[in-house]
Parts: sequence; structure tokens; C-alpha cells
Amino acid sequence: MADFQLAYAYSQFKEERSAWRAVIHLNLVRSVNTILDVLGWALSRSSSQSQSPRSSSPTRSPRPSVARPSTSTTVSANRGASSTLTGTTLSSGDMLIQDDLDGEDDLDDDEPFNWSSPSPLSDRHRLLQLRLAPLRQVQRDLERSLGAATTEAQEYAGTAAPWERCDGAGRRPREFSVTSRTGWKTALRRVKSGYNAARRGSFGSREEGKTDLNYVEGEGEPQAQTAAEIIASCAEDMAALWADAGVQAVLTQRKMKTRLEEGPGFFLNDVVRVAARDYEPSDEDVVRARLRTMGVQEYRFRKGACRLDADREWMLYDVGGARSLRNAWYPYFDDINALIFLAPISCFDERLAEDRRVNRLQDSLLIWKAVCSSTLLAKVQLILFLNKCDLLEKKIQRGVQVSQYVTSYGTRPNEAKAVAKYFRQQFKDVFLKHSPEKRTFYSYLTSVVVCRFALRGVLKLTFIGQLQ
Ligand SMILES: Nc1nc2c(ncn2[C@@H]2O[C@H](COP(=O)(O)OP(=O)(O)OP(=O)(O)O)[C@@H](O)[C@H]2O)c(=O)[nH]1
Ligand SMILES: [Mg+2]
Repeated sequence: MADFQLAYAYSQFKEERSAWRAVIHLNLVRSVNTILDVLGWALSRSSSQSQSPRSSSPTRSPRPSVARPSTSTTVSANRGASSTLTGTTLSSGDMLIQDDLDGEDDLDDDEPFNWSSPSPLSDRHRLLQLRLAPLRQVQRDLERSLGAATTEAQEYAGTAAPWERCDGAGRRPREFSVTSRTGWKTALRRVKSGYNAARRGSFGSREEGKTDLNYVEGEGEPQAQTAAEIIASCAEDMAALWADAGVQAVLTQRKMKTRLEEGPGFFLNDVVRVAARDYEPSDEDVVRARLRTMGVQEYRFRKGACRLDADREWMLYDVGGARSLRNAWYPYFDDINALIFLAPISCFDERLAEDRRVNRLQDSLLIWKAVCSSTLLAKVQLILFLNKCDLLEKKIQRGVQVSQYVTSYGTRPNEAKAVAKYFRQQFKDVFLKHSPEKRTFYSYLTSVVVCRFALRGVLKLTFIGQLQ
């Protein structure tokens, strides 16, 4: 969303930019804490291995098994539309997706590391662990000052990997998010100035001015400042942690390295700059930051929407993509000109955070199908962005085989261009089969982080062509 603001409401974007510091700090600290979790787990593994190679951790709690569907599932282009946007109806059809994805959750707590001995971990790593321990509290404080604590739902994201912090049943806590009840913009403003900003938005409706926010006025700023101080004092250790060969070996072995680096909101490569006391986020940082939206956010753009109609006001609604929030989209469907649908096509080998059994690409295609079939949207121009092409390219370059996850891809070349073309065709087939009325298929391959100016061009074309 930040990309849209950057392209169309730059002054507003600039105003909010410094407030993003807390979000970016939170992104950074979350990455470090994730690494510390893996490291802690690996240290306990390596010490128990050195004592008794086959013994398991005494603190290990049993993990429930996840029911898995059979060998592969199919995204159908033939079936009738699902009546809700949360539907995950599967049937035989076009794109076959393998259920057994990368196996990242299949790690056994008892599984030893395949260290080429000796273990790359030592007391130095325990020291780093200790020195970075204050970042746990920093994460909690930042989440609190951004408003999450008051609204976080008790939602769990399936079975946790062994290194993840879990409740007694082995379930992982949900990803940090800011809901529209507080409004992330409000949270940002609060962090920036402690100002009791107007509360806006309400979950699942277009009403404004709801005041169900429960926070202490002015609390955010001091907490964010303290967090920034601690982060600055931990900068060297964070950099050392990320640069450490032993840590990198653990992350690589646990398939965490690329997941972290290619994941959203990754700032560890910029740790020195981001952790500095005088850090001010750049435009690029804000675009790269991850702040999950839950609910619906409203944006107004006046000028610059298009050259031919500079004074027209544009309303843009950004909806949270999480499964539990999709029904909140409906109130917006009856009165819009265009719907921009972003489908991250690099996610063909990933699972939903909300349900680790569901492939992300498959999920996108199913929502796309529901959107295409909706009679409420029959006259709305649908614009499809097949996004995260840069990550798709990276993944393929490091040897990930698409056909291993999307079995229907068959023997087509394992090249980003061909893969993107194939995925685009799947979305197009669904569009053509399920649109209640004849309409043109508009789709664009995008990488919003890498080429935001290209995106800007695309958007201009789209708005001029379709919304006037
Ligand atoms: N590398 C890369 N990262 C991207 C791209 N598009 C988005 N991201 C990153 O993905 C993260 C999530 O982006 P958001 O726009 O917040 O995601 P969202 O789809 O709104 O997700 P919800 O708010 O949960 O619905 C951010 O860290 C972005 O920088 C892309 O094309 N390439
Ligand atoms: Mg969002």
C-alpha cells in the first residue's frame, strides 16, 4: 500500500514516513528474535547431541500432528463460484498443486543436526544470545505501542516448527498485526507524536469515527524512543549475529535463511543504518516494511491520479488479505469502479500463515475465482497484478523447481518468464470461465519493491483507460 501512496500521495507519504521508524524497528527486531529462536533451539540440540548423540531435549513438548490431504490438490477453473471469499473448495481442473510443500514444518525435534563436526556453535553464540535478550522486550513494547496488544485476536497459525515459540499445544502465535479498529495510521501517529489522533475505520463497515480504541494517550512515543535506544545499543551484536558463519549454517540447514531474507520486512542487511540513533526511514524502507493490515483502510488521492483529470478525487480501499478478514470486503463491492487484485506469484512453494496446509498460490487463485464470479462485481473492471516477480526470479535462480510444487507445470522450462506466463494463463482461464459478463482481462507482472516507477506507469495507464 505504501507503494500507492508513494506514487499518488507523496506529501501524505512523506508526513507519515518518520512514523514508520517504529514499524521498521519492529520488523528488524522480529527477524533477530526469530534467529535467536532458531539459534537457541540449535544450541540445545548441539549440547544434547554432544552429551548423548541420540537423546532428545528434556524440555520438548509434543507437537500435534497436522491432518494432511492426500498427495495433491487442484485449483479448479470449472467449478461454480464459491459463495464466500474464504472458501477453499478444491476440485479437479487445471492447476495441480502438490500438498507436500517444502517440508519446513516436518522437522522433528529429535532430528539431530548434520554438522560436519565440530559444531559451528560455541560459547560466543551463547554470549550473543544473552546480549541480544533485551530485544524480546523491545518487540513486545513496540507491538504494544503500535496498538497490537489491545486488539490481537487469539488466532493461531497451525502447527509450529520446533524453534518457534509456542503455547502448550505446540501452536504458533499469529503474526503481529495492527487491526483497522485501531487503524495502523493512528498507531503510527501515536508512535510519532503521542497525539490522540482521530480514530477511523471500523472492521467490516464503511463507518468512520468509531471510538473503540483502548490505549493510553501519549504512551507510544516514549516506548518507541526507549526501543530505539536499545536497538542502537544492540546494533553491533545484531550485525555480528547475522554475519556469523555458524548462525548462517544453522539457518541454511533449517531452510530459514532464504525464508528470512526473501520474506517481507527484512532489514538485517541494513542493520547498521536502521539501528542508528538518527535513523530516518527512506522511501525505499517504507515500501519494504511489513505491517499487516487487518480490516480496511481508506485513502484519498486528489492530484496526480492521472494527467487528463488531475482534479478528480480517488478513493482507494486497502483490504486486509488474511483469511479471517475477507468477509469484510463485501461492503465495498457494490460501489467501486475497479478492483486491483494482487497475487504474489513467488509464493508457489509457500503455505498460508493461517493454515499451513494451504498453498499460497492456490489460495490466491481461489480468491480470484470468487472475485471473478461475484455478480456484485460483474461490471467492475478487474485488474490483476501478478506481483513479487523479483522474488520469483530469485527463487528460480537458486534452483527451486516449480513442477515440484505445481505438478501441472510439467516439463515446461524452469525459467521465471515461462513460469510467470503459465501462472498468468491460469488466472486468465479462471477469469474467462467465471466472469458473469464479458470483460477485458488486464494483468501486469509487477515487482513493487524493485520497480515502483514501472508500477506507477502501469497504474496511470490503468486508471486513464478504465476509470474515466
Ligand atoms: N520483494 C518484493 N517484496 C514485496 C513485493 N510486494 C510487496 N512486497 C513486500 O511484502 C510485504 C507485504 O506487503 P503488504 O503490501 O504489506 O502486504 P499485503 O498484501 O497488504 O498483506 P496484508 O496487509 O496482510 O493483507 C512488504 O514487506 C512489502 O515490501 C514485491 O513485488 N517484491
Ligand atoms: Mg496490507
